[in-house]
Amino acid sequence: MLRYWTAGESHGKALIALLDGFPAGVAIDEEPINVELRRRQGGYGRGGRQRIETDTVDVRTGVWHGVTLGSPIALEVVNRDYKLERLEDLPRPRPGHGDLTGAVKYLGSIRGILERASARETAVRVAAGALCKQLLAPFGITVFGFVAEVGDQKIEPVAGTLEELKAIRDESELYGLNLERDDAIKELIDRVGKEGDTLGGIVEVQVHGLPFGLGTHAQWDRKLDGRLAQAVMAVQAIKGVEIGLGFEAARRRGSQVHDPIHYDESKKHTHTLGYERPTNNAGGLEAGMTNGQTLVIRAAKKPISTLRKPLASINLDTKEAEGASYERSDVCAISAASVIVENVVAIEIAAALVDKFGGDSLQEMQARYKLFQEMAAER
Ligand SMILES: Cc1cc2nc3c(=O)[nH]c(=O)nc-3n(C[C@H](O)[C@H](O)[C@H](O)COP(=O)(O)O)c2cc1C
Ligand SMILES: C=C(O[C@@H]1CC(C(=O)O)=C[C@@H](OP(=O)(O)O)[C@H]1O)C(=O)O
Repeated sequence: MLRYWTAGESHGKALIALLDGFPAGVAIDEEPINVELRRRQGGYGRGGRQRIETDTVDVRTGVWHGVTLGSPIALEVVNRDYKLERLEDLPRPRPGHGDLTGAVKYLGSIRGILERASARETAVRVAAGALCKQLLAPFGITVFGFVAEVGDQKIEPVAGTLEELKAIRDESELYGLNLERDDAIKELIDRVGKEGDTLGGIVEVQVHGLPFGLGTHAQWDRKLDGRLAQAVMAVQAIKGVEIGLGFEAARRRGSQVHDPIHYDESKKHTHTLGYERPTNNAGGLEAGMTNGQTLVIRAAKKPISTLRKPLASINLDTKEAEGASYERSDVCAISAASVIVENVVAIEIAAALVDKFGGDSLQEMQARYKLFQEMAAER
């Protein structure tokens, strides 16, 4: 079983991810992890904090001569903006944060809540996801995330191969799939920021090259759709998750939703086993199991909660009406969210792959994967 936890405060010394159950025999390269960390720090609309940080991963345990041992892996990202010991409490809880509820629940300070609730923590979730991608790559599995909407503005993707779309996304300052939309949306972010307000958006993550049968129909907490939804919903500021057609499926008739099944023997030895679906409205999952099609998951992110033009709040000590606290903040972090969602999805896919093919070593997983493909092709 592949599991992970994180630790660390936003302005503490460091962030830590601990992965348990990661197979032995995977060659680890830190550079692609650092590329993901840089992508997470970027995107148009980020605030002053990202000019302070230069996130890089330190793989502290579980690797010997660049190869995983099958023992727990600790990943560390150091905070340059370490100042927690000098920081004071915030007096006025910010609507949309855990400030009020957390201070009441833990009978403590707002600072003690916000430091851990902060999306700074996602740096190490991204590092863990980027590590998991190095387990997925030998199986031909690619995870690809991009920004689909910013505020009420859609970024209609251009057509292209996965490689072409990746190149467009990596050139876009918004991480969208249509460079022609970038200028207008950057202007929107600037305008909203000047007004002291913030923006959210929608991200999409696709997983290509998935085999049949990751996840199971047999028990609710092992259904892969449920696991993905939890992982994605647990990203800060994500308020909605949909798979495939998602909410739109509810508005259509069954004949316009469910994906017909065809068979093409020439593709029998690919990851689809030859079962071709002319549409993919299910988004690659049926009954909690992957069906050989591309997995498609979308997530809605609410606008950033901390507003330069603060919302009404109170002073938590005096209970007098005062505007919410403001130090500094992002105006729009949807691009970063696309990187985070991409990487938490990668972790869940890696965990499901370990469940299906055994998690002791990459070599054994690959042998079992090959055997399964052969047996399933003859089913
Ligand atoms: C990449 C990213 C960056 C964020 N940056 C900020 C920020 O600068 N200011 C802020 O108030 N909230 C920011 N948030 C959102 C808060 O962390 C989040 O809304 C808050 O912890 C409350 O949790 P909830 O929205 O999940 O309920 C960010 C979220 C993400 C994913
Ligand atoms: C630090 C990051 O994001 C932070 C997430 C965040 C929040 O409240 O979630 C608040 C801001 O922190 P600060 O108050 O230090 O500027 C963001 O910068 C990061 O993504 O690396």
